Amino acid sequence: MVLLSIENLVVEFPASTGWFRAVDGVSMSVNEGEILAIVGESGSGKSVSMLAVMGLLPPAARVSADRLEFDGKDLRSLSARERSKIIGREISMIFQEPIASLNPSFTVGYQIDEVLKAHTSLLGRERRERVLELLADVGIPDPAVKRDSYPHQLSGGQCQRVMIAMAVACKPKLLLADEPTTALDVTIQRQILDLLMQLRRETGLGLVLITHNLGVVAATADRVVVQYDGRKMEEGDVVSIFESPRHEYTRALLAALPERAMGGRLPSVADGLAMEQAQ
Ligand SMILES: Nc1ncnc2c1ncn2[C@@H]1O[C@H](COP(=O)(O)OP(=O)(O)OP(=O)(O)O)[C@@H](O)[C@H]1O
Repeated sequence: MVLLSIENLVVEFPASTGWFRAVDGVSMSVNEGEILAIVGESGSGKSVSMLAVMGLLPPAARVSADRLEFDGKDLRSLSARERSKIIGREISMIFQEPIASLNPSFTVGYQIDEVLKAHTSLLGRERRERVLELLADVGIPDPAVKRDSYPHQLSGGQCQRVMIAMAVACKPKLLLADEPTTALDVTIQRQILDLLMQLRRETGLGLVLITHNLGVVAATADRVVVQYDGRKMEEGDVVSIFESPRHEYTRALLAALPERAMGGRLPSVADGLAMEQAQ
Protein backbone atom coordinates (compact mmCIF):
# COMPACT_ATOMS: atom_id res chain seq x y z
CA MET A 1 0.00 0.00 0.00
CA VAL A 2 1.19 3.51 -0.85
CA LEU A 3 2.04 5.50 2.27
CA LEU A 4 3.33 8.74 0.82
CA SER A 5 2.43 10.10 -2.55
CA ILE A 6 3.95 13.30 -3.93
CA GLU A 7 3.13 14.71 -7.35
CA ASN A 8 4.68 17.76 -8.96
CA LEU A 9 6.04 19.28 -5.75
CA VAL A 10 7.43 22.78 -6.20
CA VAL A 11 9.16 24.70 -3.41
CA GLU A 12 10.39 28.25 -3.86
CA PHE A 13 12.16 30.68 -1.55
CA PRO A 14 12.18 34.47 -1.87
CA ALA A 15 15.53 35.71 -3.21
CA SER A 16 16.86 39.15 -4.11
CA THR A 17 16.24 38.46 -7.79
CA GLY A 18 12.75 36.93 -7.43
CA TRP A 19 11.79 33.39 -6.41
CA PHE A 20 14.47 30.71 -6.14
CA ARG A 21 13.09 27.29 -7.08
CA ALA A 22 14.71 24.71 -4.76
CA VAL A 23 12.38 21.84 -5.74
CA ASP A 24 11.09 21.83 -9.30
CA GLY A 25 8.20 19.47 -10.00
CA VAL A 26 9.34 16.39 -8.06
CA SER A 27 7.07 13.32 -7.86
CA MET A 28 7.66 10.17 -5.83
CA SER A 29 5.89 7.64 -3.68
CA VAL A 30 6.81 5.39 -0.76
CA ASN A 31 5.09 2.11 0.04
CA GLU A 32 4.58 0.51 3.43
CA GLY A 33 7.72 -1.28 4.57
CA GLU A 34 9.76 0.12 1.69
CA ILE A 35 13.11 1.91 1.82
CA LEU A 36 13.27 4.70 -0.74
CA ALA A 37 16.64 6.42 -1.06
CA ILE A 38 16.84 9.98 -2.38
CA VAL A 39 20.33 10.68 -3.67
CA GLY A 40 21.85 13.77 -5.18
CA GLU A 41 24.52 16.30 -4.52
CA SER A 42 24.35 19.01 -1.89
CA GLY A 43 21.70 21.61 -2.71
CA SER A 44 19.69 19.35 -5.02
CA GLY A 45 16.55 19.81 -2.90
CA LYS A 46 16.48 16.48 -1.05
CA SER A 47 15.95 17.92 2.43
CA VAL A 48 13.60 20.67 1.29
CA SER A 49 11.29 18.08 -0.35
CA MET A 50 10.96 16.17 2.92
CA LEU A 51 10.65 19.31 5.05
CA ALA A 52 7.72 20.22 2.77
CA VAL A 53 6.09 16.87 3.63
CA MET A 54 6.57 17.58 7.35
CA GLY A 55 5.28 21.16 6.97
CA LEU A 56 8.52 22.38 8.53
CA LEU A 57 9.60 24.93 5.91
CA PRO A 58 9.82 28.59 6.96
CA PRO A 59 6.58 30.56 6.36
CA ALA A 60 8.22 32.56 3.55
CA ALA A 61 8.61 29.41 1.43
CA ARG A 62 6.06 28.95 -1.37
CA VAL A 63 4.95 25.31 -1.64
CA SER A 64 2.64 23.78 -4.24
CA ALA A 65 1.88 20.22 -5.32
CA ASP A 66 -0.72 18.43 -7.40
CA ARG A 67 -0.77 15.77 -4.71
CA LEU A 68 0.75 15.52 -1.23
CA GLU A 69 -0.86 12.58 0.49
CA PHE A 70 0.06 10.46 3.47
CA ASP A 71 -1.89 7.29 4.16
CA GLY A 72 -4.76 8.57 2.03
CA LYS A 73 -4.89 11.97 3.78
CA ASP A 74 -4.22 15.22 1.93
CA LEU A 75 -1.37 16.91 3.80
CA ARG A 76 -2.13 20.24 2.08
CA SER A 77 -5.48 20.71 3.73
CA LEU A 78 -4.98 19.42 7.27
CA SER A 79 -6.19 21.46 10.22
CA ALA A 80 -3.59 22.24 12.90
CA ARG A 81 -5.18 19.56 15.08
CA GLU A 82 -5.06 16.88 12.39
CA ARG A 83 -1.52 17.88 11.51
CA SER A 84 -0.33 17.49 15.10
CA LYS A 85 -1.78 13.97 15.13
CA ILE A 86 0.20 12.99 12.06
CA ILE A 87 3.45 14.95 12.15
CA GLY A 88 5.87 13.68 14.77
CA ARG A 89 3.65 10.71 15.39
CA GLU A 90 2.73 8.87 12.18
CA ILE A 91 5.49 10.58 10.19
CA SER A 92 8.71 11.41 11.97
CA MET A 93 12.08 12.66 10.87
CA ILE A 94 15.68 12.24 11.96
CA PHE A 95 18.35 14.72 11.02
CA GLN A 96 22.00 14.71 10.08
CA GLU A 97 23.58 16.25 13.17
CA PRO A 98 22.53 14.20 16.20
CA ILE A 99 24.22 16.36 18.81
CA ALA A 100 22.91 19.63 17.35
CA SER A 101 19.39 18.18 17.09
CA LEU A 102 19.18 17.31 20.79
CA ASN A 103 18.70 19.99 23.43
CA PRO A 104 21.96 20.20 25.45
CA SER A 105 20.14 21.41 28.58
CA PHE A 106 17.98 18.34 29.17
CA THR A 107 18.75 14.68 29.78
CA VAL A 108 18.07 12.33 26.91
CA GLY A 109 15.43 10.53 29.02
CA TYR A 110 13.59 13.83 29.54
CA GLN A 111 13.68 14.55 25.80
CA ILE A 112 12.26 11.15 24.86
CA ASP A 113 9.64 11.55 27.59
CA GLU A 114 8.57 14.88 26.07
CA VAL A 115 7.78 13.11 22.79
CA LEU A 116 5.73 10.49 24.61
CA LYS A 117 3.91 13.19 26.60
CA ALA A 118 3.05 15.11 23.43
CA HIS A 119 1.84 12.18 21.37
CA THR A 120 0.59 9.41 23.68
CA SER A 121 -1.73 9.08 26.63
CA LEU A 122 0.77 7.06 28.69
CA LEU A 123 0.99 7.94 32.38
CA GLY A 124 4.22 9.01 34.12
CA ARG A 125 5.35 5.54 35.26
CA GLU A 126 4.43 3.95 31.92
CA ARG A 127 6.39 6.60 30.12
CA ARG A 128 9.44 6.00 32.30
CA GLU A 129 9.29 2.33 31.39
CA ARG A 130 8.78 3.09 27.72
CA VAL A 131 11.84 5.40 27.73
CA LEU A 132 13.97 2.54 29.06
CA GLU A 133 12.48 0.13 26.54
CA LEU A 134 13.16 2.55 23.66
CA LEU A 135 16.77 3.14 24.74
CA ALA A 136 17.28 -0.64 24.92
CA ASP A 137 15.58 -1.13 21.52
CA VAL A 138 18.01 1.25 19.82
CA GLY A 139 20.96 -0.51 21.43
CA ILE A 140 22.01 2.01 24.10
CA PRO A 141 23.94 0.12 26.77
CA ASP A 142 22.86 0.58 30.37
CA PRO A 143 19.62 2.45 29.60
CA ALA A 144 18.81 3.18 33.27
CA VAL A 145 22.04 5.18 33.58
CA LYS A 146 22.07 6.68 30.08
CA ARG A 147 18.50 7.95 30.54
CA ASP A 148 19.85 10.52 33.01
CA SER A 149 22.76 11.59 30.79
CA TYR A 150 22.99 14.87 28.92
CA PRO A 151 23.72 14.73 25.17
CA HIS A 152 27.35 15.87 25.63
CA GLN A 153 27.96 12.84 27.86
CA LEU A 154 27.10 10.46 25.02
CA SER A 155 29.02 9.66 21.83
CA GLY A 156 27.80 10.87 18.42
CA GLY A 157 26.56 7.36 17.60
CA GLN A 158 24.68 7.13 20.90
CA CYS A 159 23.09 10.56 20.31
CA GLN A 160 21.95 9.40 16.87
CA ARG A 161 20.42 6.31 18.51
CA VAL A 162 18.60 8.61 20.95
CA MET A 163 17.27 10.62 17.99
CA ILE A 164 16.06 7.39 16.43
CA ALA A 165 14.44 6.38 19.74
CA MET A 166 12.59 9.73 19.75
CA ALA A 167 11.57 9.29 16.12
CA VAL A 168 10.19 5.78 16.61
CA ALA A 169 8.74 6.40 20.10
CA CYS A 170 5.20 6.62 18.72
CA LYS A 171 5.62 3.78 16.20
CA PRO A 172 5.47 5.94 13.07
CA LYS A 173 4.32 4.53 9.76
CA LEU A 174 6.85 6.62 7.88
CA LEU A 175 10.32 7.70 8.94
CA LEU A 176 12.19 10.38 7.01
CA ALA A 177 15.92 10.05 7.69
CA ASP A 178 17.99 12.97 6.40
CA GLU A 179 21.63 11.88 6.13
CA PRO A 180 21.29 9.94 9.40
CA THR A 181 24.82 8.59 9.32
CA THR A 182 26.84 11.31 7.62
CA ALA A 183 28.30 12.73 10.84
CA LEU A 184 29.33 9.29 12.14
CA ASP A 185 32.37 7.13 11.54
CA VAL A 186 32.07 4.14 9.23
CA THR A 187 31.50 1.34 11.78
CA ILE A 188 28.89 3.38 13.64
CA GLN A 189 27.26 4.25 10.28
CA ARG A 190 26.84 0.56 9.61
CA GLN A 191 25.30 -0.04 13.05
CA ILE A 192 22.82 2.82 12.63
CA LEU A 193 21.80 1.59 9.17
CA ASP A 194 21.38 -1.95 10.54
CA LEU A 195 19.20 -0.53 13.30
CA LEU A 196 16.98 1.31 10.80
CA MET A 197 16.64 -1.85 8.70
CA GLN A 198 15.80 -3.87 11.81
CA LEU A 199 13.09 -1.33 12.76
CA ARG A 200 11.70 -1.59 9.25
CA ARG A 201 11.56 -5.40 9.56
CA GLU A 202 10.01 -5.35 13.02
CA THR A 203 7.49 -2.53 12.60
CA GLY A 204 6.93 -2.46 8.82
CA LEU A 205 7.58 1.27 8.65
CA GLY A 206 8.30 2.97 5.35
CA LEU A 207 11.65 4.71 5.30
CA VAL A 208 12.90 7.60 3.17
CA LEU A 209 16.66 7.71 3.35
CA ILE A 210 18.23 10.93 2.13
CA THR A 211 21.88 10.43 1.35
CA HIS A 212 24.65 11.33 -1.04
CA ASN A 213 26.36 8.02 -0.28
CA LEU A 214 25.69 5.43 -2.99
CA GLY A 215 27.35 2.73 -0.87
CA VAL A 216 24.61 3.27 1.73
CA VAL A 217 21.98 3.10 -1.04
CA ALA A 218 23.32 -0.20 -2.39
CA ALA A 219 23.32 -1.73 1.09
CA THR A 220 19.86 -0.65 2.16
CA ALA A 221 17.43 0.74 -0.40
CA ASP A 222 14.69 -0.97 -2.40
CA ARG A 223 14.17 1.97 -4.74
CA VAL A 224 16.14 5.08 -5.59
CA VAL A 225 15.22 8.60 -6.70
CA VAL A 226 18.09 10.62 -8.14
CA GLN A 227 17.70 14.37 -7.72
CA TYR A 228 19.75 17.11 -9.37
CA ASP A 229 19.22 20.85 -9.23
CA GLY A 230 15.76 20.53 -7.70
CA ARG A 231 14.54 18.00 -10.27
CA LYS A 232 14.10 14.25 -10.31
CA MET A 233 16.54 12.87 -12.85
CA GLU A 234 15.51 9.25 -12.63
CA GLU A 235 13.90 6.66 -10.44
CA GLY A 236 14.12 2.90 -10.33
CA ASP A 237 14.80 -0.17 -8.25
CA VAL A 238 18.25 -0.23 -6.76
CA VAL A 239 19.62 -2.91 -9.10
CA SER A 240 18.59 -1.18 -12.31
CA ILE A 241 19.89 2.20 -11.13
CA PHE A 242 23.29 0.64 -10.39
CA GLU A 243 23.44 -1.68 -13.40
CA SER A 244 21.92 0.48 -16.10
CA PRO A 245 21.63 4.11 -15.01
CA ARG A 246 19.78 6.04 -17.68
CA HIS A 247 20.73 9.56 -16.81
CA GLU A 248 24.11 11.16 -17.35
CA TYR A 249 24.11 12.58 -13.82
CA THR A 250 23.47 9.15 -12.24
CA ARG A 251 26.32 7.66 -14.28
CA ALA A 252 28.53 10.49 -13.06
CA LEU A 253 27.53 9.81 -9.45
CA LEU A 254 28.34 6.12 -9.89
CA ALA A 255 31.66 6.91 -11.54
CA ALA A 256 32.55 8.98 -8.46
CA LEU A 257 32.24 6.02 -6.08
CA PRO A 258 35.46 5.57 -4.06
CA GLU A 259 36.01 2.01 -5.32
CA ARG A 260 36.37 3.47 -8.81
CA ALA A 261 39.20 5.77 -7.69
CA MET A 262 42.09 5.93 -10.11
CA GLY A 263 45.64 7.07 -9.59
CA GLY A 264 45.18 7.49 -5.82
CA ARG A 265 42.75 10.36 -6.34
CA LEU A 266 39.02 10.17 -5.74
CA PRO A 267 37.10 11.25 -8.82
CA SER A 268 34.44 13.95 -8.33
CA VAL A 269 31.00 14.13 -9.92
CA ALA A 270 32.47 16.80 -12.21
CA ASP A 271 35.14 14.26 -13.34
CA GLY A 272 32.36 11.76 -14.01
CA LEU A 273 30.38 14.24 -16.08
CA ALA A 274 33.53 15.15 -18.04
CA MET A 275 34.18 11.43 -18.72
CA GLU A 276 30.56 10.99 -19.84
CA GLN A 277 30.82 13.91 -22.21
CA ALA A 278 34.14 12.68 -23.63
CA GLN A 279 32.60 9.29 -24.53
N1 LIG B 1 15.15 28.29 4.29
C1 LIG B 1 15.71 28.44 3.10
N2 LIG B 1 15.74 29.66 2.49
C2 LIG B 1 16.32 29.81 1.26
N3 LIG B 1 16.88 28.81 0.56
C3 LIG B 1 16.88 27.59 1.12
C4 LIG B 1 16.31 27.33 2.41
N4 LIG B 1 16.47 26.00 2.70
C5 LIG B 1 17.11 25.47 1.64
N5 LIG B 1 17.36 26.40 0.70
C6 LIG B 1 18.01 26.20 -0.58
O1 LIG B 1 17.32 25.17 -1.29
C7 LIG B 1 18.24 24.38 -2.03
C8 LIG B 1 18.04 22.91 -1.70
O2 LIG B 1 18.46 22.70 -0.35
P1 LIG B 1 18.40 21.26 0.35
O3 LIG B 1 18.81 21.48 1.78
O4 LIG B 1 17.11 20.62 0.09
O5 LIG B 1 19.54 20.48 -0.41
P2 LIG B 1 20.02 19.00 -0.17
O6 LIG B 1 19.91 18.31 -1.48
O7 LIG B 1 19.28 18.40 0.96
O8 LIG B 1 21.53 19.23 0.20
P3 LIG B 1 22.40 18.71 1.45
O9 LIG B 1 22.81 17.32 1.06
O10 LIG B 1 23.55 19.65 1.50
O11 LIG B 1 21.52 18.77 2.67
C9 LIG B 1 19.65 24.87 -1.69
O12 LIG B 1 20.08 25.74 -2.71
C10 LIG B 1 19.43 25.63 -0.40
O13 LIG B 1 20.36 26.67 -0.26
